[in-house]
Amino acid sequence: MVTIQDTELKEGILEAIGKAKKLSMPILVSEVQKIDNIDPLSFFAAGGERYFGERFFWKDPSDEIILVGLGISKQIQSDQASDRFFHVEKEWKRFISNGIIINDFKKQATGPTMFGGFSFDPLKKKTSLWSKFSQSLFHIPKYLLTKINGDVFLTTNVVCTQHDDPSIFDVLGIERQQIFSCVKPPSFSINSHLIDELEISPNSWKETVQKLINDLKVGSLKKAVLARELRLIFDENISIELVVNNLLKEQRESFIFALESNGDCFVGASPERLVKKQKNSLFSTCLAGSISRGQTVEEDTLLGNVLLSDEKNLMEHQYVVEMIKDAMEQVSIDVDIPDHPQLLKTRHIQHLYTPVRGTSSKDSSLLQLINLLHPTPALGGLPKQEAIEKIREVEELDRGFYASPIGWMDFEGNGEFAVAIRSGLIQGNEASLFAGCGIVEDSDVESEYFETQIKFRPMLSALGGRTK
Ligand SMILES: C=C(O[C@H]1C=CC=C(C(=O)O)[C@@H]1O)C(=O)O
Ligand SMILES: [Mg+2]
Repeated sequence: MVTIQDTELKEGILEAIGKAKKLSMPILVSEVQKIDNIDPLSFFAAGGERYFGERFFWKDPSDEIILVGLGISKQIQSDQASDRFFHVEKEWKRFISNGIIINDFKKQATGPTMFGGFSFDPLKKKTSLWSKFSQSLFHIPKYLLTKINGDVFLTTNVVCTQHDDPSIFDVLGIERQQIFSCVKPPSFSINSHLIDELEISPNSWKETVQKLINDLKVGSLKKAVLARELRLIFDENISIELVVNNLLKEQRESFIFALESNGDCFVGASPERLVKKQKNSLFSTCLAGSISRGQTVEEDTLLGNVLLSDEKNLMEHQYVVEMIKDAMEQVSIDVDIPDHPQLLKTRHIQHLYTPVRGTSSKDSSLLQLINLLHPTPALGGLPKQEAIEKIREVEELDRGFYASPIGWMDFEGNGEFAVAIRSGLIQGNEASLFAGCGIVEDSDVESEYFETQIKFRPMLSALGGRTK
């Protein structure tokens, strides 16, 4: 399955140690092998004991790229608020700059690749809920499994210092063998049961929504997203593998992600892409405006048609289109945005959806694009800065990584970030689920409250809670 006697890696390590001595700095060696087909979630589960707290999982809706990371060869993390995207980019570039990359395959998301994300608002007062996550957090894994268009690759990343000796090659060999010997056919049994479900201050959330609606009618702010939390308590620790497995089965149209940090895990199934960059091609998504799914095909179509012609939802959506169009035009020579939204349906909800394409004009990096886009009015509001400040002031929830960019970027600058909605933070036997909705002046408090209830369902269902 994995060749342990790969001479190239051994030579790479020797070269890196020499280089580390010469430059007096740590040097990355990244080696890529094509391996036999293997179930990515089984690989994730195989690292459950040894690498718990140091794993990640990612799948895009088209099943083009699945990533699993085990172990950490380097972490990029910071609580710095100003220029945080630029700061991560600088650290990343420095880390890979002198690296030795052994990669014959030239496939995206193989070789040095980082996975992680950012908090929604680094200036919001952080609570203990998110104490295990820095404001910016990226993992460069020790072992990265990449399934791309059906082919599977294993990247091994090792950071060599001037004090290392070549025996680290043998250690890597043993570790890899151990991981692969733990890979078992996927079977994830339920080991914990829901014992309590707590809505966190629903009434004060409703009051805040009503006050915001009143403000929107008189001020310059046109839209702001307000979110809330639902806390679930289980009798035993929640199995991350089981939750990811359920999301994979139930949320096929979504990005599935899980990011572990110091024992906690942020996990979700988001239908919303923030941005994807493949060489010069750029893709983004406007997703805002929601309605429930019907019980029958007829009812479902009817609800979809209601959504497509509902003034309030169209307005909520249009603000997102305007902002993303504007941001994309700053970096793209041709921005292609359809005039009218279409529907995007997931298991529990349907949305107004407008895909966006462009071609990067300057050499804008993915993180520069994220800086321009985050938060779009689907998560923040319009005008952007005023909305962020409003949310910071009135929202009770500490969003942490909820509603923020989460995704990957490889050493050639390709990558994809989703907006981390339909998500939850798992902490042992507790899960905090998050859901918000776009408030505009025509919003109705009870309808918005109901909308958040629907938006909790993907995670509720994956955790085995009641969704009705
Ligand atoms: C903020 C969320 O959804 C956003 C994305 C799609 C539709 C939305 C809406 O209709 O309000 C929200 O803008 C969430 O799921 O927590
Ligand atoms: Mg809405």
